[in-house]
Amino acid sequence: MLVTLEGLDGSGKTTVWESLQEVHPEATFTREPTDSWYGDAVYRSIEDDDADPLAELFLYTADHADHLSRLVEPALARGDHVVSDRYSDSRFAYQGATLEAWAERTTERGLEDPLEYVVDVHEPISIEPDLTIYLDLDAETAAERAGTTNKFERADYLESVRENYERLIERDPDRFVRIDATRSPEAVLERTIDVLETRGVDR
Ligand SMILES: Nc1ncnc2c1ncn2[C@@H]1O[C@H](COP(=O)(O)OP(=O)(O)O)[C@@H](O)[C@H]1O
Ligand SMILES: Cc1cn([C@H]2C[C@H](O)[C@@H](COP(=O)(O)OP(=O)(O)O)O2)c(=O)[nH]c1=O
Repeated sequence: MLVTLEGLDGSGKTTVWESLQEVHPEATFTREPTDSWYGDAVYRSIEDDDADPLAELFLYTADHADHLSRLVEPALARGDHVVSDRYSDSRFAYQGATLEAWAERTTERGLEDPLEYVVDVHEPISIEPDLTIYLDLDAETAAERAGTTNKFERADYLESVRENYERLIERDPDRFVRIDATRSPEAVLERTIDVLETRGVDR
């Protein structure tokens, strides 16, 4: 089973992901961006305020393709549960938002719905998660917690990312489980463990 953790920067994904490793030592834990050289290229792009949004989408997608073949597919083939801190929905929500502004500047190129475009790029090549835990947090609190250290962590940008996550939840309500990320880290972890148990990932 493939489980993904999603939410804004600062929503507490990594905190939950780290604690879950003690609860589920048998599972395979992974994340995007990955620690491969593709992931390194992604982090270079994150630090570059002038990075081309389209180039950035395909850097993230290259990292995802490598992640799938190198780690996710083999782990699922072994019968492991895989828990990923961020996955394709991050691209749909974040690059969907970044490409909105790009599409407004370049109307002659005809990118009408960036989120749908990014979904379409993934559909024939990726593996859809069985379950996605969405840590729901308002953009202001997310930006405060994240410390606004890079271009993705500004509250106004995170607000549009949050709207995109809402669109994704609306189109796929059975896959997503929303958890209130304003609660304490212990409460968020307990709720996540309960949801995993309900979906067949037992302790
Ligand atoms: N439930 C929570 N309530 C308050 N602060 C939290 C909570 N979960 C995480 N934090 C804090 O918020 C910051 C970002 O958490 P982190 O797990 O790195 O988020 P993310 O991986 O989603 O960016 C860290 O300083 C962390 O200690
Ligand atoms: C995986 C992924 C991350 N991102 C962004 C979200 C983060 O701002 C940044 C780095 O991700 P990450 O290291 O997970 O940051 P955090 O732990 O603060 O959530 O990359 C995308 O824009 N698209 C993607 O596909």
